[in-house]
Amino acid sequence: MVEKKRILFIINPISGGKKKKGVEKVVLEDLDLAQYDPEFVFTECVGHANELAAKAVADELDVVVAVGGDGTINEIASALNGTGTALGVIPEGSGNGLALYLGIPLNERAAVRRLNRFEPMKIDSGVINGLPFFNMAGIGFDASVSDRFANDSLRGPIGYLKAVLAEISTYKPARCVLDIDGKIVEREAFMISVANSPQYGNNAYVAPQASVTDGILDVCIVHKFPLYTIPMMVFHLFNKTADQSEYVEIIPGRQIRIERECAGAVHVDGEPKEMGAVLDIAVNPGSLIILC
Ligand SMILES: Nc1ncnc2c1ncn2[C@@H]1O[C@H](COP(=O)(O)OP(=O)(O)OP(=O)(O)O)[C@@H](O)[C@H]1O
Repeated sequence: MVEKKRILFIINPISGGKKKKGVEKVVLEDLDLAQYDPEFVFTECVGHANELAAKAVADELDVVVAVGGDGTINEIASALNGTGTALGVIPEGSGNGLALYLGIPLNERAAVRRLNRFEPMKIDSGVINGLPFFNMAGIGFDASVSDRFANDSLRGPIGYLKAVLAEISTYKPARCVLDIDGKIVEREAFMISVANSPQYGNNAYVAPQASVTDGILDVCIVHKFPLYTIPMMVFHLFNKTADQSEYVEIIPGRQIRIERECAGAVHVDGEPKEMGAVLDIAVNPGSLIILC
């Protein structure tokens, strides 16, 4: 008899502002129980998903499923990165950037059924000052938005919109020196996103040509732009044409250093962190196994 695969569902009860009480029932109804032996656990605080996933790796589980958004994926994938345990995703976040890009269904049942195919692939990850990221990391406007969003009780896309609108009128661009694989550029940037996947979430494509399987990160520098161009910037973002905007510059790289004027906010897969003035970023090709 073939041994069943051990699969752990780690459920973030607050992500995406949605209740998750019914997840276990849906999984038990739609998961192929001839193939998988499922276990379930709810996270209790920030960082708990990472601890649970590290234990699952030590116990040699086959799959750990993130039931949450990009922040939950980050905590779990950080523990799975470079191991033989695969990541699964049931997208239950506010932005769901990585899941949308990989074509993982937003519908809970469809996402569970997708796991039944068991089609593992390897994707790249990035690392910024020692912290892994799988979707995107960045500084400037988007890091300030992440910080505001994390401290607001309103989640989901409306929560993001509220944070963007609150930040946009007061945010000031900052000077940075970038070293991208030895090429030095100095810029006054509204924001700099280092993209593994092309989109933030909610189908907002900041780096339309980025790929999680090319062994490259796309450094997307958004220059200062006049406020009247916001509708056009938003159009580019959702039309996958940000690279055609005169205010956007995208430089691919593997080893990146960003020196800013002072320490401050950084977002790592949408989660706000404080880091020093110098940011060292690199890509780890094919480091994470994911089912999608
Ligand atoms: N039980 C919990 N209570 C409070 N926060 C939690 C709990 N479990 C996890 N978290 C934190 O919730 C935060 C948000 O999770 P996540 O990023 O998955 O959702 P989101 O922000 O709504 O979605 P997205 O990242 O796709 O926009 C993460 O920082 C995570 O550490």
